[in-house]
Amino acid sequence: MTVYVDKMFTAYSPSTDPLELALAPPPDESEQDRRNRLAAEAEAKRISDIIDEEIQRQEKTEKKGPKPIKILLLGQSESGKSTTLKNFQLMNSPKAFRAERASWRAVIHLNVVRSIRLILEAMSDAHAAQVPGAKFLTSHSSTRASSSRSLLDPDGGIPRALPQLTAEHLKLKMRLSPLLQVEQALIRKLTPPGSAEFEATHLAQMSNVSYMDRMHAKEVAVNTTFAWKGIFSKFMSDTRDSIDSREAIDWDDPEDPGRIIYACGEDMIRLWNDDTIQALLRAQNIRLEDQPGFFLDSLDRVTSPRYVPSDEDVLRARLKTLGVTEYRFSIKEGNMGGGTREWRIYDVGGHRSLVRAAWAPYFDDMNAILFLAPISCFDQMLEEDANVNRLEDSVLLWKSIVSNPLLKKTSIVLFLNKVDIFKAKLEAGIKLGKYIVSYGNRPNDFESTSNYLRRKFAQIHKERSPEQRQFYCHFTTVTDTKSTQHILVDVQDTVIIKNLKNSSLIA
Ligand SMILES: Nc1nc2c(ncn2[C@@H]2O[C@H](COP(=O)(O)OP(=O)(O)OP(=O)(O)O)[C@@H](O)[C@H]2O)c(=O)[nH]1
Ligand SMILES: [Mg+2]
Repeated sequence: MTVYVDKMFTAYSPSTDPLELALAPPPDESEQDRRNRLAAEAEAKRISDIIDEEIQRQEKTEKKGPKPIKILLLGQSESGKSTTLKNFQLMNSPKAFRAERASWRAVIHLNVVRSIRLILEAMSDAHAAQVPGAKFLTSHSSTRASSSRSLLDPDGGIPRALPQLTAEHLKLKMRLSPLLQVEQALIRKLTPPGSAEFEATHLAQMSNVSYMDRMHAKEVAVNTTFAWKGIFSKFMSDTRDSIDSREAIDWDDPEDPGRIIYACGEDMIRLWNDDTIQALLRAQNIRLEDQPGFFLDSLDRVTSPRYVPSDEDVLRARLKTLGVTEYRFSIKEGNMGGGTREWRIYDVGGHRSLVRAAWAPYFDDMNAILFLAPISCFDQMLEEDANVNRLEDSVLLWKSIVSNPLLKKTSIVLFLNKVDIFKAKLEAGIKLGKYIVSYGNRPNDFESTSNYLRRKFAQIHKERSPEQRQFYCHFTTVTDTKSTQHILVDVQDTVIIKNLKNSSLIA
């Protein structure tokens, strides 16, 4: 022990500096070796100097180049901010976008399993209502359908008759139970300890909670600081353009959740296409097709053994954002001078808790804000506060953004989003006037309802903006790449022109 302490002590004396010792030539170095060593050292220095010079040159050009254009995406949770960011990526860096398909495949599988779990839970509720005291999915559960019972209608407390489940349904449910493990395995992979909010890992069976609460309480959110996209790719952080997404997926991985998804594929299709199950969902007011991350109409494709997501699938995949994502790209300013300009798009999480307070630091220095308001949510309440209508929340948020003095010079572009779901709801007979009382008994067609909403947002913009500014508004379905890309090009042009005008005013 004493010897050890002595050694430790002597190791730090300047005469035996370990670095000096390591760099010193060997004591028995020949003349030839010495010449070789000196030549190698000179070559290393020459290369190092070139690198330093290049770094300095780049720094200078960056300083000289035009200021980057910065765009901030804002809107409530699930409004479509990250989906809009994906459109920007697909438009400006399609190869890098497609290189991430392996990771999105896992998210899509997670979305599928989540939808199936919601159906299984709806079945459990129905079964519990049919057979008082019955525990669904236990080995003793009664598989004989009993008399029809009812659940309360969430709207008005009116009892609704539920269709009866048969022994076949119960068997199907049993066969699909391995999917719950798949869900947990995928979440564990996506959210190693410390990388996500607690809600991502809360998977305990929930009873006595509404369908909407269940929908959100178990939603997976991955912090943007965690490089989750690498986990599902065989090549980890390799972003070479040449990598085909098919190669990036490890098809031979025995633990690939895609295997169980494939094994359960036919049963999932049977479940989703079953008339009784469809009637059960309708009776419980569950419209999975309007929910984010809905893939049940494409089960055949997404559960296939060699499934690789399409661009559209990636846009439809749902993964809640925590934190801030920054995406940079350069575009040619074409006939406006011919140079290239860097763009930076910022995507922030839109959940009410904490996050919105975190937006303010990004207000400074933004060229434009892209504000997304999902108009299809007019008949939904906020997950964060069940007393607040989601459209009303968007309007309040819009008010606070347009009236913010820090943003008085910033262009604000409004996307009235999720038009596809909005139209489907109107066609299904859901009345805007029932939820937006001020709309009254006006016609429930798209033209009248959408114009009304546009006018409301425009009015707030006019009345609340600290200084007069142009109202830019688009009706969007940002999961549709074609129409969205046209709109984004338009937005890009608007921002460039506005930016040029500002700089010429200053000059
Ligand atoms: N059908 C349809 N789905 C949409 C549309 N826009 C977004 N979505 C889907 O809605 C879900 C939520 O979109 P996101 O882009 O993740 O929402 P977000 O605003 O980033 O939400 P947070 O990260 O929670 O703040 C995703 O599954 C999207 O695919 C749309 O116009 N139509
Ligand atoms: Mg997001």
